[in-house]
Amino acid sequence: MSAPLLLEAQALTRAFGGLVAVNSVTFSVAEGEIVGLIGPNGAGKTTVFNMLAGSMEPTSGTIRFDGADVTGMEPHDRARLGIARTFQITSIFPALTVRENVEAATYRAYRTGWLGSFFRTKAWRDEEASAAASAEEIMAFCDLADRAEVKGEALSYGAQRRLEVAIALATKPRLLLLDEPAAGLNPEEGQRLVAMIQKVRQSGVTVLLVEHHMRVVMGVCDRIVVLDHGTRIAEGAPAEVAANPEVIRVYLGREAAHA
Ligand SMILES: Nc1ncnc2c1ncn2[C@@H]1O[C@H](COP(=O)(O)OP(=O)(O)OP(=O)(O)O)[C@@H](O)[C@H]1O
Repeated sequence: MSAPLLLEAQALTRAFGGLVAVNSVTFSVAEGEIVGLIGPNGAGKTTVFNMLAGSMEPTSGTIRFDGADVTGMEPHDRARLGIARTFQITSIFPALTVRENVEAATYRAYRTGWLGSFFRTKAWRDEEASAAASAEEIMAFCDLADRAEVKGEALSYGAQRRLEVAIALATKPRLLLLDEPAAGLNPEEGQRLVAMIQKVRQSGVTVLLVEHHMRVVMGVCDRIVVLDHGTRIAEGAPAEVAANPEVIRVYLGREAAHA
């Protein structure tokens, strides 16, 4: 039996004035899958991501998460349901340590809020203890334990990208949206990231990633959706997509030429 669908984008469309950036794109991600969203610059990948995460409203179309329509839902409500994302532009606080960055994200996932913290209620102290334990676990998971006391700004680029994933994992998502996680990484750091994404999936989290780094995409994805000019032009297993003449023409040929 195939896994149930966790995310379903149906006829997703977004126009900016006269420009249709995303044009009736339909795809789904099954629970436990790693799916890649690829395509040339300006294809509409980030716009799709923004609509899935809730920071941008679609012009039309629907988004379902775990069977529920979340199309008009605010990003924080989607986060509460279990959708987390990373950004192309870093979300790290540079002056805070790795531990502080992860703990801050973990606190946001816990509930009591400032009143509890003001009165130092038992519930708040319990939450503080579990947030600290959870941060510890996430740092170890993301291979950052030995850098826990290092400030964000002092991390290597590869470790910064892993910290971004750690921050997103702190909300305990069911679906992790990764926006170009391998951008700027060298091959060794890229491999480390691939291993981490596989580990994320093994822990039960479903992953959708936008990525230009073909070795990462082909190495980690179960399935790939290809966009061009806002339209879905192909979908399939990595080998299938890599051999698709249309995909080679609009994207992979160009990437290979630049490799
Ligand atoms: N806020 C906006 N206002 C107007 N046009 C926009 C806006 N955001 C994106 N676009 C346009 O929509 C199209 C799709 O952009 P998008 O950033 O989604 O592409 P992309 O596939 O993520 O590209 P890249 O690989 O370069 O990140 C582009 O033509 C872009 O210029």
